[in-house]
Amino acid sequence: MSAVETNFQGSTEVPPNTAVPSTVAKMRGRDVCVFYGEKQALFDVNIDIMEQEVTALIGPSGCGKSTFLRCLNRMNDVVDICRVTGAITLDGGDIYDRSVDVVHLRARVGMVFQKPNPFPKSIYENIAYGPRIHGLTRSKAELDEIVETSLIKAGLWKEVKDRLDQPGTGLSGGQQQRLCIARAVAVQPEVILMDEPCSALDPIATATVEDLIHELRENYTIVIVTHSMQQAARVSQKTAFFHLGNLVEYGETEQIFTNPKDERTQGYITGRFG
Ligand SMILES: Nc1ncnc2c1ncn2[C@@H]1O[C@H](COP(=O)(O)OP(=O)(O)OP(=O)(O)O)[C@@H](O)[C@H]1O
Repeated sequence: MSAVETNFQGSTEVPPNTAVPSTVAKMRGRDVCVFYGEKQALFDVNIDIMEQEVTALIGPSGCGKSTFLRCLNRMNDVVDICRVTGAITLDGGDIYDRSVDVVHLRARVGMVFQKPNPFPKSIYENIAYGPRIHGLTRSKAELDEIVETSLIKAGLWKEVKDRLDQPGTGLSGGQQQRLCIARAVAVQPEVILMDEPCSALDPIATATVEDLIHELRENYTIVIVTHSMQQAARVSQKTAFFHLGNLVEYGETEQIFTNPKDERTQGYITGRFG
């Protein structure tokens, strides 16, 4: 029996930040192994990413969190020596199937990176670029609407509505990260992957982005890599603990942090290593 199945039969307690526990797996990983050349970075990862939940991936440096995250929208395809085996599905469809259009997949499964990386263009263009190349709009008015709603969803509209023509790179770090979230949201993704989205932000900007993650969960499935256990506890409903390329334990965030079943998880969350 996989770690996932074991843990899903576990606690029926609902963590405080879970209004309605999800019962639908949006993405599934089955026996996922990842190799960089000869070196194996992930070993038989089995996980169900539940719809409209935030799943946190935690674990010590080098344990494979980012590698797994990048498998979920095939970002590892750009690494020549990287090979992925096993199966990863989105709504039941194999995302590694030959017929899959990777550009379309990455629109459905968007990504926000560690360091805010706005394009060297205006705030408006940062958001408008994706919808335009994906053909999501037929008119300037529709595009304006997408830019506005994306910025509203990212909690940035009020701060930038009077300076949409100014460079995105001129915003503060926290605003830039919310701009990147707005950019991801603009192409109407179903899943948003976040790789340590707050690591370059100060505590106030971090709190704003965490609030945003909380709100985005209503409409999106979110997977976040974080080094901060406090952040995982604050924002996520499910937590997956990785160690040396293995998914050691996966379950309700509250259970992982209060009653971990594996002694490696216990060791990590109590600060004995990592
Ligand atoms: N492009 C790459 N080429 C070769 N090896 C890689 C590459 N990317 C990651 N690795 C290796 O794969 C393993 C997992 O790395 P990964 O970045 O996924 O870990 P992580 O848990 O996200 O670490 P961190 O918390 O430090 O970001 C490490 O041993 C790393 O050195």
